[in-house]
Amino acid sequence: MKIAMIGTGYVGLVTGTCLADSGNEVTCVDIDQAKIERLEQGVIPIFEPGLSELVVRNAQAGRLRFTTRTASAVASAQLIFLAVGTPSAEDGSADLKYLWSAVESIAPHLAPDAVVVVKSTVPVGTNAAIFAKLAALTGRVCDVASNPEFLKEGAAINDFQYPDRVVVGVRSEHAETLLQELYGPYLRTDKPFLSMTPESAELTKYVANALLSTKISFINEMANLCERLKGDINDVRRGIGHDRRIGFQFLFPGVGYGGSCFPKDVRALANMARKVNLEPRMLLAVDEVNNAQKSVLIEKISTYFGEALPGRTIAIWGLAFKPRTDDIREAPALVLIDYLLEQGCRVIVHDPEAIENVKQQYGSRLIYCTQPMDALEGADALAINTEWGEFRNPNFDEMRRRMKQPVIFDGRNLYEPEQMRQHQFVYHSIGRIAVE
Ligand SMILES: NC(=O)c1ccc[n+]([C@@H]2O[C@H](COP(=O)([O-])OP(=O)(O)OC[C@H]3O[C@@H](n4cnc5c(N)ncnc54)[C@H](O)[C@@H]3O)[C@@H](O)[C@H]2O)c1
Ligand SMILES: O=c1ccn([C@@H]2O[C@H](COP(=O)(O)OP(=O)(O)O[C@H]3O[C@H](CO)[C@@H](O)[C@H](O)[C@H]3O)[C@@H](O)[C@H]2O)c(=O)[nH]1
Repeated sequence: MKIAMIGTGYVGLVTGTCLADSGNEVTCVDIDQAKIERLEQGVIPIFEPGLSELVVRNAQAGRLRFTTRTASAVASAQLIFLAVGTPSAEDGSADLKYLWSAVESIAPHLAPDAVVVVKSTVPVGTNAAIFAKLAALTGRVCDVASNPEFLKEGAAINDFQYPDRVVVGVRSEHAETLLQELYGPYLRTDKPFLSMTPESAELTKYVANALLSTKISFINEMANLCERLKGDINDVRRGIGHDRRIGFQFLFPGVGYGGSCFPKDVRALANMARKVNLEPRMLLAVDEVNNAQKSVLIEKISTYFGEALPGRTIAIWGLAFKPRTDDIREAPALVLIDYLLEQGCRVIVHDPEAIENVKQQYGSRLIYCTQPMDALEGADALAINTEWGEFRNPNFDEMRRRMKQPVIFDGRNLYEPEQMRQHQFVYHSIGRIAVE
């Protein structure tokens, strides 16, 4: 099939590349000229495991192209995906300015039987509004379908190629047939293709993210409770997870959820509820618990150092909002960095992939290290924000040698308290008794 992907970010690039890899002819469009030029040279603008090889292979095979020219890409396409960003506006609602500008740019070039597929996460009613807008702009009926995306950064290719389900919101048989054909190669086992109204599809995306966020805020609150009642959240987590009604997924406590999806989607769903006079009590609590959890290491560090915090050297391992990505959107590490800088600390940071993005935001206010051990040189404490694999089994003797004081604040529970006692570290983690 001939496909135009409007928006070549995390979702557009992964989706476009994977669809090219299953034999389609895909043109990825973006308004960011520099991004397109780099992609044309085989330089991938984001870190996503496995993506680079897949882009190069499909580009070389001639199935994957990159352009800033919307007209030619859209005119020859049967399916036009909209994968532009839908960030949070001031009031928490989804800001649709990129989406509307994309809709306007494709309208004059749509082929008569083309289907516009909304991949971006959009509030309920947006598909219907796009349908109306395209009718007004073109003077005819244009097919519009919702097809929310459920991939996770850091595991995006696998998630796209082996989805748990594909959800589409359609009003025509033509759109349903095309999308079923497109996703056929990914649904060869027992995974369902779920067809519903656009409104239900739009809601499905928000409800999925809201429930996953709820699990995280719930376990974080329970972790804080464990800490005060002298329990261990890891034992409790295992104790509940073996109950198959509960399970283990998305119940890891930490420094709160970040990224470009959970925070904004919980807020956007709450905003949708308020617009129809429903007080979103659960959603507001989930967001509030998460905002507080992002300060959990701040509380521990400020309690430990007290008035002696200003002027201390604090090392940070992990800046990305999760491992296996360079994405720092709404990353909990940034909240900690802002606090430490405000307190007059010297902050040394390390992340395997996100340093460049952090540098763009903080410049010379931080010290950047490409090696985790180098970041510990002379540090009064280490704070861990992201559970990168390489942090799991470090050389504790070398860590102690490099640090001024052997103190760790672990926001991802990477180590066992007993192990840290043996290595003679002061060790504070989430929802477990501290080693002092
Ligand atoms: N990031 C994820 O893991 C993820 C997963 C599922 C769904 N989503 C949703 O997918 C959408 C895209 O998210 P993202 O993280 O890929 O965003 P992103 O910011 O990484 O990428 C968006 C891209 O769209 C481009 N763009 C903006 N306006 C354009 C226009 N008029 N024409 C062409 N290109 C344009 C931007 O330059 C940018 O490159 C959002 O609605 C998001 O909620 C994201
Ligand atoms: O047990 C857990 C699981 C995750 N997180 C945090 O939650 C955030 C989000 O993680 P994850 O869901 O793995 O990454 P995303 O790429 O944000 O993916 C989410 O958001 C996407 C965008 O909507 C959806 O497509 C995915 O299905 C959904 O998982 C990160 O900060 C994680 O550290 C925890 O704190 N504890």
